[in-house]
Amino acid sequence: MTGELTVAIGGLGAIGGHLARALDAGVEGLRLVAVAARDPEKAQRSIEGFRAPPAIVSLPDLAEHADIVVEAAPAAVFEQIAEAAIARGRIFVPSSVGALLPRMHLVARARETGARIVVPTGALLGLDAVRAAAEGRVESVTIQTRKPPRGLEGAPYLIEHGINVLGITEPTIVFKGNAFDAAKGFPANVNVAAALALAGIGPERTMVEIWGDPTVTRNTHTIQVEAEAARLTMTIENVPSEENPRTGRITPLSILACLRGLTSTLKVGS
Ligand SMILES: NC(=O)C1=CN([C@@H]2O[C@H](COP(=O)(O)OP(=O)(O)OC[C@H]3O[C@@H](n4cnc5c(N)ncnc54)[C@H](OP(=O)(O)O)[C@@H]3O)[C@@H](O)[C@H]2O)C=CC1
Ligand SMILES: O=C([O-])CC(=O)C(=O)O
Repeated sequence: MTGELTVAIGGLGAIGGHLARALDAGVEGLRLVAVAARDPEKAQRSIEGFRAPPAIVSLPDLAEHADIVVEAAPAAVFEQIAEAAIARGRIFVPSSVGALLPRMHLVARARETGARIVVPTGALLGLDAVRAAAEGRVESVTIQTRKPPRGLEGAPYLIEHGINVLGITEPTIVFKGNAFDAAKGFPANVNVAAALALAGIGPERTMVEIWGDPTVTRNTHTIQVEAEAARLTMTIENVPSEENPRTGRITPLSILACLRGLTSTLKVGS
């Protein structure tokens, strides 16, 4: 153990709610001290029965309370959480990773304030191997995402292009392009592509395919990396969470594992 770190969470939905409950149940070296959500009364109900109820605060105030600020809210409010956490020199752990891509100035700002931005693997897999490969020469990185159509509903790219995903009756490719454009067009759907881009060769060179696929029940991501040191092919099939079908159940678990890695004496994986 390297000492206790306090944690604040912005958002108490599929990710934040699960994470808050897990931290309150007890995780060595981590203590939940503050949460924020849109509706404070709903937030109060979410933390009812907690052993040590955290303070309910506003999004920017999370950073005043804790060493680690976890963002688990819609991409639209990402900046409110991120800017305050980084200005205050905290460890900032984003879930809405797609929202970080057009805001890379936050990394430069963190360098000035002493903050850290720790991107969890989230709903993806294998970012340790991608990072290792990217220490050498990488030819290409691609990710193919297949989701049940309702998991893509409402994405700005689909609305702009008049694509009705709910009408899809067979596997259909709805987007092909780089990770930067994917994150812009699907801000609530392809955080995994953004994390992959940051782990490897950047958002311009990381190529993304998004499929609406009525034959799958899980959010399925397949990564292919062609590098000098290795060829990687990896697939993860995520069970959608009950609270939000866009979000795989593994996501809060990955963030919890990431937070443990910030305090644990034994840490496995790069
Ligand atoms: N990195 C990854 O691998 C993954 C990332 N994600 C991303 O993580 C983020 C969170 O996902 P998820 O937990 O499923 O989302 P949910 O929709 O389940 O929960 C969102 C939470 O944010 C709160 N919220 C909404 N608007 C505001 C606001 N204006 N101010 C304060 N709080 C607000 C909601 O509060 P209330 O309940 O009061 O409305 C709710 O508690 C999303 O951006 C999602 O795309 C998702 C899956 C994987
Ligand atoms: O697979 C998931 O659960 C979520 C997802 O695609 C993402 O946010 O990128």
